[in-house]
Amino acid sequence: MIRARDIVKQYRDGDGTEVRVLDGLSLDVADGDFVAVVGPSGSGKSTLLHLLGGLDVHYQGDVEVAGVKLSGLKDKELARFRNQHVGFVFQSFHLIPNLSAVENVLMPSHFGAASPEARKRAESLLDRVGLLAKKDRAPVRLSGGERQRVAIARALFTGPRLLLCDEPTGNLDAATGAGVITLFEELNREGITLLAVTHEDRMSSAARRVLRLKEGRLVEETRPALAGGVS
Ligand SMILES: Nc1ncnc2c1ncn2[C@@H]1O[C@H](COP(=O)(O)OP(=O)(O)OP(=O)(O)O)[C@@H](O)[C@H]1O
Repeated sequence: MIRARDIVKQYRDGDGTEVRVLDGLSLDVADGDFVAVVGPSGSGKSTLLHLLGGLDVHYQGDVEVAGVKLSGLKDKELARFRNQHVGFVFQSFHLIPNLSAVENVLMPSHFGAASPEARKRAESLLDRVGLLAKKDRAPVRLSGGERQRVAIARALFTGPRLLLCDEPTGNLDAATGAGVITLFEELNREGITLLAVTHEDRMSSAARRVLRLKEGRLVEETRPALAGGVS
């Protein structure tokens, strides 16, 4: 699903010096995997997510996602790539406040009136995330966890096989965050590939693999075998 090779990404600092955030990073994510990327603040997690999602193409190295080589694509081709292959989920939901839940889910489909088919699909996705009964509510009348579920339904609208998530439980309390993580686990069992950057242990312990961003590269975390046995 994802193949990144020898990625170097640098930013220019306020005083003009180059800061190298990603430094020879490579990454492989198989179809159907669930990967958490962890690392301290400023280590480059969001930067990496932007490159993988085709939001930023100013780097050295190669990124291929869902069979599409991103380096060198023009803006229009990148937009098509994102629309076909990737759903984004952000920490702060990014819902449009004056649209209802179902209208937010419909956002990727149209600029104008939505077709009855599109509306049906949006409703079935809201049903999938447990929110059909609240489809006409504005985001302000939904809890944080419910807003994130609407955002996840919207991310799934175009039928992507990959969700890229930036701190998706970062604004949620423990219980609500746990519900959203359960939803991610279900989606992953249904075949969606997930890559989430996160500070949260709960999120990374739900993932199949945990990669730590360290000095501009990814290092696979080894996890202790799950404790089992007799109690
Ligand atoms: N547009 C930019 N211009 C200059 N420097 C930038 C820019 N975007 C990010 N940086 C710098 O690159 C580094 C990595 O930022 P990034 O947002 O990827 O880190 P992060 O690991 O996601 O951090 P956090 O966990 O706090 O969100 C930081 O030092 C940041 O200041």
